[in-house]
Amino acid sequence: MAGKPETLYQKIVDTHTVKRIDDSTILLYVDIHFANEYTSPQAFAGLVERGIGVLSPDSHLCVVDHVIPTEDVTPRVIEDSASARQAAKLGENCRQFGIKAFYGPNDPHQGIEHVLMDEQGLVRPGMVVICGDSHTTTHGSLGALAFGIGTSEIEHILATQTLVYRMAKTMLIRIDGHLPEGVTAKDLALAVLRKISARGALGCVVEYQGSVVNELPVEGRMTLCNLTVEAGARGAIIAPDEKTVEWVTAHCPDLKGEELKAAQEYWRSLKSDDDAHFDIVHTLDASALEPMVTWGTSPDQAVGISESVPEADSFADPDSHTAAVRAQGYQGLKAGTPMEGIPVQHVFIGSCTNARLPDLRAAAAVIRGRHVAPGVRAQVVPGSMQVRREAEAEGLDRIFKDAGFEWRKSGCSLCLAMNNFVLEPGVRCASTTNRNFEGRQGRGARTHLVSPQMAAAAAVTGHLTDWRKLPEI
Ligand SMILES: CC(C)[C@H](C(=O)O)[C@@H](O)C(=O)O
Ligand code: SF4
Repeated sequence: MAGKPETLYQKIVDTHTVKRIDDSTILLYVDIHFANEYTSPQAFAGLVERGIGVLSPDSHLCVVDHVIPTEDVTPRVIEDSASARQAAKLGENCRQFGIKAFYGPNDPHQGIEHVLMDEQGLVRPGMVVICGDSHTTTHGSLGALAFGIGTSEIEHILATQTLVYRMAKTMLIRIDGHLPEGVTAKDLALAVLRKISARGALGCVVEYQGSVVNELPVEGRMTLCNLTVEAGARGAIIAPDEKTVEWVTAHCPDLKGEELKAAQEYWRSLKSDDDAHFDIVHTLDASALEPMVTWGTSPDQAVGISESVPEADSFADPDSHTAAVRAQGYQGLKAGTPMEGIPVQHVFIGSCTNARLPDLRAAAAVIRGRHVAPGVRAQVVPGSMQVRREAEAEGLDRIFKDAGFEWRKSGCSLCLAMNNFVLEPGVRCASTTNRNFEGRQGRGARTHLVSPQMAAAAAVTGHLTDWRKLPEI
């Protein structure tokens, strides 16, 4: 007799359950864990204190990404002493505990953790993938169960390769229709956040299904799963299809012959059963979407570019009303102001949300033959050094530099302004990142989340604008 229908999430949990602890808690086996210099030091310190080692050193990868400056200089030097110590400490910890995969500031593999994990073929469908960073949800795009954890849990994984895991609720978000021309995965993600809110997926692992999800390129699915954590999700997952199988295969040259065939067969088998139960279901038709832009200080405070800053009174929920008033004050925007035409002084193309090769290609296609507007400073920070090299091989760096953009090295950079570059108070930035919180890009700085194409268009016009309406050149 066939078993009870299950979601893909439940199936991955089942194959990774080492032990049941109680009705809702299990010991979960972790296939791969990666760490950055910012959230891992106390975890390693905990191991030292307890005199224990790392159980499976080859199941971890460590990289310096959050605090590293991204100026285009060689060698890269971290001048800030606290940041330099964090970076050096990560290297020391890797050496001490036998972790061979350490990518320091000048390693050719350096990059933002969520970009390089996939590009190096370390994430495969059906895996459990963990990192001490909330945007680990990104990797669910490849059909893995991937989520962020706290420092004490990192210590547990280093020591045991397992995690004490409380089961999540399940949510299905089905996106029907077709994305209109020029509307991207980023716009879709912001539209989902607007619909379900920044708390809308709290405690849930979200599975995306539907025609629009099927049509998205793999990197677009990464963008969508990356932003799903901004709804409070404990994971975002998309069942592997032929695009996924092809993408992962291309990034896993170590898999060959029979082993590859068996892996691919397994990947293709990973999907929710047709009649699987989800605790919550949302549906959205994407056919009428337009490029999106955030107006506030939470990623769900987003509207279409043809819309205006909403009236606070349009939010019935008292918390959302209060948040809107506060956000408009911080952002220096009055309700009723059209989004199109709001001037920007900075443009940032980067982050684990939108700095992969297709993102840079899309931005470059908008910029080609145009120039950054007077009074605007524009930067491109590729998601990894490999993305940077690939972009250079295609001449994208020339397009950006000729247009007046800074072409930088890889890191989180202005996504959270933890290195040596922050925006001044009052500076308004069109940014391809995932968080527009107060002070995220510098105290008093104002962030508008957009797609790479929208960021490129803002750079050349000097204001927020619908990139589809730029005059032909
Ligand atoms: C520094 C880290 C804890 C944080 C996260 O978990 O997401 C960061 O990457 C971010 O994007 O805010
Ligand atoms: S790029 Fe931004 S969102 Fe991604 S890990 Fe770095 S700081 Fe976090």
